[in-house]
Amino acid sequence: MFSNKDDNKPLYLTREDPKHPLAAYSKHAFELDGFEWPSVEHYYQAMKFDDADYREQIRQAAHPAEAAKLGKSRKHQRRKDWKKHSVTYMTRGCYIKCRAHTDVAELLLNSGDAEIKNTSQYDYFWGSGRDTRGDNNFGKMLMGVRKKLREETQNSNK
Ligand SMILES: Nc1nc(O)c(N)c(N[C@@H]2O[C@H](COP(=O)(O)O)[C@@H](O)[C@H]2O)n1
Repeated sequence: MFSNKDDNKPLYLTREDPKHPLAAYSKHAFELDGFEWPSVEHYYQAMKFDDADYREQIRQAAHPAEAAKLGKSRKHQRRKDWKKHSVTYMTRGCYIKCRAHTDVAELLLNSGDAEIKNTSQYDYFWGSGRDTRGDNNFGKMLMGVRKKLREETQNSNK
């Protein structure tokens, strides 16, 4: 359904699509930094905060969208250096999810060298924005994870 094997057309997705295995909202649990995270979105949003209780509240959110809502809270102090590290945390979450779920890693690897585009219309940072001129950092991050997974696969076959 999601595969575009042998087809170098761009792979389109949104970070917020819970049905797409490569989206941050997909419910593929993984363990990282000593906790089990229900989705990449849960991990990413929790890492914005130093307050361990609030991080735990986000981790236990019933849905990735709820985790995202909690992550936008102005009542809780966000880490001051967050913007400097946000892409790193998103990358870590997606990479570890792929390591924990071989079917998700396979889907990513099977996209070959196709460009990956996050088509979120209102997000010019993670997505391509309404006019496709956005930074597409979510798509770029997935392409980086794909490169790393491919190198690891090649090294393990040597
Ligand atoms: N400029 C910029 N730098 C970052 O490091 C960011 N994470 C963002 N995010 C933008 O703000 C919206 C909500 O933030 P997160 O989803 O929590 O990143 C998001 O939609 C981006 O547009 N911006």
